[in-house]
Amino acid sequence: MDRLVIQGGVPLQGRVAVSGAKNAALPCIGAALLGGDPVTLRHLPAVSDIRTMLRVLQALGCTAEVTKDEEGFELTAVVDASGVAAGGLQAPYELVKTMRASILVLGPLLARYGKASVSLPGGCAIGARPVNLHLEALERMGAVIEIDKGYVEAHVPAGRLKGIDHTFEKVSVGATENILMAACLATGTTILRNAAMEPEISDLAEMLVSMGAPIEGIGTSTLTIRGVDALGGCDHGIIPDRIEAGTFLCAVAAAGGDVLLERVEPAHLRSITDLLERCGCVFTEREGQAGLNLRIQREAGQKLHAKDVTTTPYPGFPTDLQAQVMAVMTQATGISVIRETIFENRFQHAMELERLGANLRIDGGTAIVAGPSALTGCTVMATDLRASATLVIAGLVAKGETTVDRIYHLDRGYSGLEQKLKGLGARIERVGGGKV
Ligand SMILES: CC(=O)N[C@H]1[C@@H](OP(=O)(O)OP(=O)(O)OC[C@H]2O[C@@H](n3ccc(=O)[nH]c3=O)[C@H](O)[C@@H]2O)O[C@H](CO)[C@@H](O)[C@@H]1O
Ligand SMILES: C=C(OP(=O)(O)O)C(=O)O
Repeated sequence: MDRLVIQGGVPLQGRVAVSGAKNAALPCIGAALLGGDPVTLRHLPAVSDIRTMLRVLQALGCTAEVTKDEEGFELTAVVDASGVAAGGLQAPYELVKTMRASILVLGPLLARYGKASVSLPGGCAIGARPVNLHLEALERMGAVIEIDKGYVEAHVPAGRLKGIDHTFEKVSVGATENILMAACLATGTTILRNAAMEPEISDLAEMLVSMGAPIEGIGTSTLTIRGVDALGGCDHGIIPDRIEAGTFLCAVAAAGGDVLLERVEPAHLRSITDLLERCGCVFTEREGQAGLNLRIQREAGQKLHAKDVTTTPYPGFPTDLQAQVMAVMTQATGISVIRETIFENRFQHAMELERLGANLRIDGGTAIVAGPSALTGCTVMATDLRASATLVIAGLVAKGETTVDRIYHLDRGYSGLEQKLKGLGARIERVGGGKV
């Protein structure tokens, strides 16, 4: 099993290109199932979740031609769904169990083929993660759904889903994406209220528009989709990964340095840049060759101020950056209260941070961090994707050697993190039996 070995205490300097967003790429790959013609997706991050999602589509009968970019951090995939009906319409447990986003094929399959069999993803380290909101909305659209032997077995007796006026009882990224995709090929108009507003949903919606779906309200909490009989193909570039970018920002905030992030969307990063600015970091936005660039500066040794953080749906502070920000707060002066409101079990990195020397206490959904703490390297265990990133950040800060074990979690969602950090001067090596 691979692990990362880090010699801490080196500030980060230089420039680093941000890859395409995993969490936008996953639903966009699912949306390729809706296309009557092949779909070209660019800026897919070269991470294991993307390969798994492409395998799910292949298991369903799609072809996917994948090429790597020069540096190997991003992929382009041409996905052709024309062979799907013959493929059995089943997303098997062996693939789904490794990645919850596989549930995102359910809406497209039901909308296009009127039938689907998708393994239930099950619980995971950060929480129970039910899919009731996805299923309830699909049932209202006319699907008959039962759970049998761990699979969601669904069919549409009328042959085609029907448009609905639907209010999600809770804001859900995945449910919004699944129903948005399903609505594109439903009869009539669908109105989705209390929809999630994450930039990844807008990216998916833009892709669907370019395939021929009339969608209004993109970027707002009310999406109106006029169902059409068929969609075509498209050529779509995935937005930059705001969580990868935010992770680099936290790494610089914690370890100190001066780094230019290339190809970012600063508007998507507002909640994290506002927070880090209040902590004492300095930001500058610039036009770059491949899009906007963002510079972050924090002199090593410069005092950071502790601030409170509460995770909420976009445009609030993302749960996917909560762990990384906790590593920053271990270096800030004062008390930081971090409230996690999205997932019930997303503090597993806290115990590992304590092993490195952080001073913190967990009370239900609240973490209280007292800083600054002098961290000292040791062996720590990654428990989930963002927890892994946090331990890497803490390792960059800690005195001596830190080994982060079980980094297959990290490989789900970060493309070349150690190469990118090395490019910024970090002393970090991957050791073990090769990438997952
Ligand atoms: C692949 C992807 O994009 N993953 C992201 C997506 O996950 P995901 O789409 O799974 O997260 P949701 O937005 O659906 O979950 C939000 C909350 O709603 C609950 N819920 C969700 C669905 C449902 O049917 N019933 C229900 O109760 C969840 O348990 C959670 O408490 O959004 C999360 C919240 O921003 C991020 O942390 C994940 O990185
Ligand atoms: C929790 C995450 O992903 P997933 O929803 O795929 O588990 C994440 O990207 O931080």
